[in-house]
Amino acid sequence: MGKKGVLLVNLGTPDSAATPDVRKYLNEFLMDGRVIDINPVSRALLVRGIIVPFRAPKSAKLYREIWSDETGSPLLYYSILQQKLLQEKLGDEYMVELAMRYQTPSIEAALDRLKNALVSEIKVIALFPQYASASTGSVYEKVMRLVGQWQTIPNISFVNSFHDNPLMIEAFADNAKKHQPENYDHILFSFHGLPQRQLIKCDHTHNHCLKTADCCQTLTDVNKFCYSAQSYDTARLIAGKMGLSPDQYTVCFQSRLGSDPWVQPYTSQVIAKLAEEGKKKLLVFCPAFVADCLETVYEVSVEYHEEFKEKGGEHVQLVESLNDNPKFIEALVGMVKN
Ligand SMILES: C=CC1=C(C)c2cc3[nH]c(cc4nc(cc5[nH]c(cc1n2)c(C)c5CCC(=O)O)C(CCC(=O)O)=C4C)c(C)c3C=C
Ligand SMILES: [Fe+2]
Ligand SMILES: [Fe+2]
Repeated sequence: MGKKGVLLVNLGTPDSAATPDVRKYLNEFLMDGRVIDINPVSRALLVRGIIVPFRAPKSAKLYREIWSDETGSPLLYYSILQQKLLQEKLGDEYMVELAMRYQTPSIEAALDRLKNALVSEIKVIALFPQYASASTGSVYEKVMRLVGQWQTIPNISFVNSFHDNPLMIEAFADNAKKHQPENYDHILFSFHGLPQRQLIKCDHTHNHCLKTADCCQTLTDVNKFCYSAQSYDTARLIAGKMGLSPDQYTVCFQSRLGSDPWVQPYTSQVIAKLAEEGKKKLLVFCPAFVADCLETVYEVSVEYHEEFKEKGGEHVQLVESLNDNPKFIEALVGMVKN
């Protein structure tokens, strides 16, 4: 029997923080029909004609703020570390590859390495705890498209989501401990945002998501794939692990793009309201990410921190992402072996 293959896939990051590389990355990312889910002609006009030309130089400036001379993009650096640690834990029986949905290392090259090693099966784990068509869905569509062209299609399986994985929940709660959460006025669980339209499209009953003010805050059998409901569930579980009561924390959604409505409440609005209420210190989890990236290191630690201070607050503290947390690596081991 050959080795068993594991493919970890995260979102992707530019090859460098130079504007042409950021432009290339944004073009590939935003031309994905699951990300900007409108008709292809309008998408091309919007993305190539408006969003990318304006956004690329601005985003490149932000990427330069988080880019390290030694290790480059945090997202890629921590993803490689996770791959190495998982390989060490799983041992020789497994071959663990890492890919990014956009840019490099590519899914195609990683799958080819697994194919050439004659692995007996492949387990694919998209590194997004909560399911969204724009993230997990896009990764699995790409993998299926590529493997679908092989002459011999191996046993292959996917992890749809792991929003409630007990070891992951513990890992997030552990990461908060060193910040002494009891010293903060309020805790935020700030998830990556999603257009409301995409939540509704994932509702196969056509009769649930966003029908009432709070229908996407509770996870049930009917909405078990709802990104918002899974996000609230993750937050509730971490809060439970930390012994927080519901009035001590708020779930919110960051990183909006464009003018369509996204899942609410928006993190900036929540931060402004908390400052108005006189809150001074906020501790912020970003449990949609398993590795630090632009959206945590810059958007939360710099942008939201500044916004909060402008409104009268004092400090926004990010709870660092799971990165090389051993409990998270154990969580991955469990997903591979189950
Ligand atoms: C948590 C999973 C993610 C979902 C769901 C998601 C949806 C989504 N994102 C955009 C637009 C952008 N996202 C950007 C960065 C970014 N997004 C994720 C994850 C999810 N995105 C990560 C991990 C990152 C960081 C990448 C890094 O290099 O560190 C960006 C690029 C940065 C910027 O210009 O602001 C954009 C653009 C949309 C439109 C969307 C759903 C429709
Ligand atoms: Fe994103
Ligand atoms: Fe929902």
